[in-house]
Formats: sequence, structure tokens, C-alpha cells
Amino acid sequence: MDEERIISSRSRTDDDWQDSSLRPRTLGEYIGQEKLKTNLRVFIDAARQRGDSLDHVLLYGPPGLGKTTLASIIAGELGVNLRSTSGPAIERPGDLAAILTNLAPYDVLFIDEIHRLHRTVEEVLYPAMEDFALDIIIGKGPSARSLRLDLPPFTMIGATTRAGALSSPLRDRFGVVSRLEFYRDGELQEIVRRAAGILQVEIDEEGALAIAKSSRGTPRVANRLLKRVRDFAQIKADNTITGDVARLAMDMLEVDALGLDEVDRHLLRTMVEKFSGGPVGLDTLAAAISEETETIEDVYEPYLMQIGFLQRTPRGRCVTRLACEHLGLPFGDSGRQNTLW
Ligand SMILES: Nc1ncnc2c1ncn2[C@@H]1O[C@H](COP(=O)(O)OP(=O)(O)OP(=O)(O)O)[C@@H](O)[C@H]1O
Repeated sequence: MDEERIISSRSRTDDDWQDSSLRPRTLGEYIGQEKLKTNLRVFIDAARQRGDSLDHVLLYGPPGLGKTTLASIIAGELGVNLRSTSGPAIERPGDLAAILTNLAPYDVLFIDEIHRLHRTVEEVLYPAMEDFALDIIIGKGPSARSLRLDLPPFTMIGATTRAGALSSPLRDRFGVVSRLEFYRDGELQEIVRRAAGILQVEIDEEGALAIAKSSRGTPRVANRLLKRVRDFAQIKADNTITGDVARLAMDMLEVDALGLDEVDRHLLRTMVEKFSGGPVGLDTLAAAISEETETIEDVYEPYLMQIGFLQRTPRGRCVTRLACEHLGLPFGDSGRQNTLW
């Protein structure tokens, strides 16, 4: 279901890949995440001055916030190559060994979804990250012996939506651990304006703000919405995106002013109608809306919690009064007990 959602921040569509032109290429072009950028600037400049590799970096946070973009910016700012792969794509220790031995000195190795690395693969990473070395076992049984191969110094950048799912030995080997935050409306407005400039679409302040507000704090969603709204502007509004055009387009896409779509509304409505607003366990909720628990946890929940529509309690998920007011649903039910209110 997630693949079809315009506002999905998780899956990359063909559209996203075609629009690599929208990706900022330098830290200066990268909008928002100010604290992280300031720190990275210092770490990158210091590493370059010393002629050293940058410490390994772990970026975590909800999907679509710019982790992949940041990894390629870091490589660009260091003036080195970026090698990209993902946790599930590395099936055997030998696959990772092949990648590592092919790195040039100071290269950046980016591993997306690093929490999904196989344990046996992960073990190869420990000495690689710590000592720039590869331990290879030759032979089997009593005659087996270990051989240590030196690797060039490199920087590993790991990205994950769930830092908690990383084993602590792996997490501990990252010198820089940073969380990406949801973007503010003003920052998203700037991202939309920048993207509109690249796509050569006219947009006014109000149009950019309307798209920003419906983008769930997420640049990937902002870019995707902009492209859909651009289609409306092209056919119905003289190629110019104003506040009215943006709102009209979003109505037709069934995305509301807070960026909620049919799936979010279905989730919240199900919680109210079938579970008296909660608490309801994640597995039960996932079954009720025919969705994977991981998708609910990684994609829907972070934003719904951020805007105060959902709360996580030890006994399960609960809908808030704010969510009910937004959706025009009844709040407070005689059947609901022991919730947070
Ligand atoms: N800070 C930013 N400024 C401007 N545009 C951005 C920024 N961050 C992300 N984008 C845009 O959003 C899109 C999505 O970013 P990206 O693919 O890097 O997200 P991600 O967090 O790596 O997602 P995932 O977690 O799925 O890997 C990019 O194509 C880029 O155009």
C-alpha cells in the first residue's frame, strides 16, 4: 500500500530517482538540520586539514529526511568517492569483503538500512571500522587460521530509521551519531521554492507554504507533492502555483492541510471505532488495517506522534483529542480506560 501513497516518505519512486537534480550537492545547499550541519562542517574541515579519514557517521531518523543526500554531500565535501549499498543487499561476509577491498583511500562507504545487516556480515565490519582491517579465516576445523588484511582508511556512513535495532557493538563504532529531525514549515517552504526553481515552475510564497504544511516535515514528500501540484497548475492554472491552486490540487489528491492522507485517516478512525481510541497493541492495529507493523512504526507513527495525534504508551497506541478534533471523530468513550488522559 505504501508504494502507492503520494505522501509516502519511505519508498523511492521512479520520479524520485529521475529527480536527482533536486538533491542538494553541498552543505550550503542543504536546507535545515542546522546543528548537524554545523558539527559536520567542523568534523569535515578538521579531517581534511589533518589529511585523515572522517570518523564513521551514523545518521538515523524517519525516512525521506535526507540521510542519503547528506551522505553524498559528505563525500563531495571530502572530495572522495561515495560507494553506496544497503544492509539487506549484502548477503554474505564475502560480499562486504569485496566492497571493502575495492575502496580507495578515504572513500565514503554508505550503507542504507544498516539495521538490516546480517549478523555474520556485521562481524566483518567491526575490525574494518575499528582498525581498517579484514580478518579472514583460511581452512576449516583445527587447521583453520586467521589472516589479517589491511584496508585503506575509509569513512563508513550508516543510515537507519531505527537506531534502537542496531547492536551496541556496531553502534559504538560510530564516532558521530546524529538524529535527523522533521523539518519546520519555513524550511520546507524553502526546499519547495528551491525545487520549483530547478523544475522551472512559478510558485508564490503562499503556494510554497501550502505545500510545505502538507509535507509531513519531510523533504521527499515536499518534492513529490510539488510535482503533483505542478501538473494541476500546468493544466488548470497557467503554470503558476498559488495558495489556491496548491490547496485545490491537494484536495483532489486527498491530502489534507496537515499532510494526512486516506491511510492515516483510516488508521486513526480504526483506532477510534474499533478500539475505543486505544490503547491498542501494534500487532493488533496492523492486522486491523492490513498493514505491516514495521511500516506503521517507521512511516506513519513518527509523524502522527510529532503532531500530537498519537501516543505510545506501555499498553499500546492511543489516539489523542487533537486527532479526533481534526478528523471530526468523537473523543472519549465510556469503554476507554487507563489511557493517558
Ligand atoms: N535538507 C534538504 N534540503 C533540500 N532538499 C532535501 C533535503 N533533504 C532531502 N532533500 C530532498 O529530499 C529527497 C529525499 O532525500 P533522501 O533520499 O536523501 O532521504 P533519506 O532520508 O535518505 O531517505 P531514506 O531514509 O529513505 O534513505 C532528496 O531527493 C532531496 O531532493
